[in-house]
Amino acid sequence: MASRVLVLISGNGSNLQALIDASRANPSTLDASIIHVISNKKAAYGLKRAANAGISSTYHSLLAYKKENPNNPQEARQAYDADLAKLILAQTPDLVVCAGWMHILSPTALEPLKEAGVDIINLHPALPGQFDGANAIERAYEAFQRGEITKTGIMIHHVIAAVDKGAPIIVREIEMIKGESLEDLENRIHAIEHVEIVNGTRMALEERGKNKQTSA
Ligand SMILES: Nc1nc2c(c(=O)[nH]1)N[C@@H](CN(C=O)c1ccc(C(=O)N[C@@H](CCC(=O)O)C(=O)O)cc1)CN2
Ligand SMILES: NCC(=O)N[C@@H]1O[C@H](COP(=O)([O-])[O-])[C@@H](O)[C@H]1O
Repeated sequence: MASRVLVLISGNGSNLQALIDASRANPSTLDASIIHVISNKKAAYGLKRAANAGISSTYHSLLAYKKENPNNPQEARQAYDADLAKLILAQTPDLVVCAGWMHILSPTALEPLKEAGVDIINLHPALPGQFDGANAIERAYEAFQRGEITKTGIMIHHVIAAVDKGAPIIVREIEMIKGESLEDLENRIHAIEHVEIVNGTRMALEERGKNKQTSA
């Protein structure tokens, strides 16, 4: 039976689309079913991509939690993350893929998934330890303009509490080109991401299968 993959998004969803297309290609290039999509942004175009593909989705709003806890943003995030874990586990996924998911997951979200044996991976548009966090492509571009770097890259990595510090699954280096616009660099990076998000998801599912065999 195909593995069950749940995808977390916050925006355009082009990497979600790559996963959907790979899982539905004939013959499929990803032996998985994209079972559900969760976005933390209501306007995320990825929600429309899910709807167009007939995939169920949830908009999980941090704003609602902040309104309920106006004087304690930390408590709001904890409650949000606790409910996020419940939303994810209710879909009984084998794997969670962060594909442009722009919310730092606290242990309140990560621990229930770990206890349930659900792996979580993330796509990040930088090399390990190079530009952790948000806006990595822009930061790499600016560093290149300052002569500080000559290459950037992308990675697919396991998600742990420390942001972008989880063990890499795939790392692809991308040479930077003098005179290239930020937009052209972004387009080159996204084209590589759309291939590697599928490969990284496949590898994470294979890893999970091996781990389940050895622990059986
Ligand atoms: N615990 C972890 N959570 C997440 C990881 C991770 O490795 N460990 N990866 C990120 C994805 N990501 C980079 O790859 C990333 C996304 C967002 C941020 C960030 O600063 N988010 C802010 C809000 C920013 C916004 O809303 O625009 C925040 O959460 O306060 C850093 C890194 C996914 N989560
Ligand atoms: N720190 C995480 C991060 O920056 N993720 C990046 O968000 C974009 C999502 O694009 P998409 O919504 O079109 O898939 C991708 O470039 C991904 O690497």
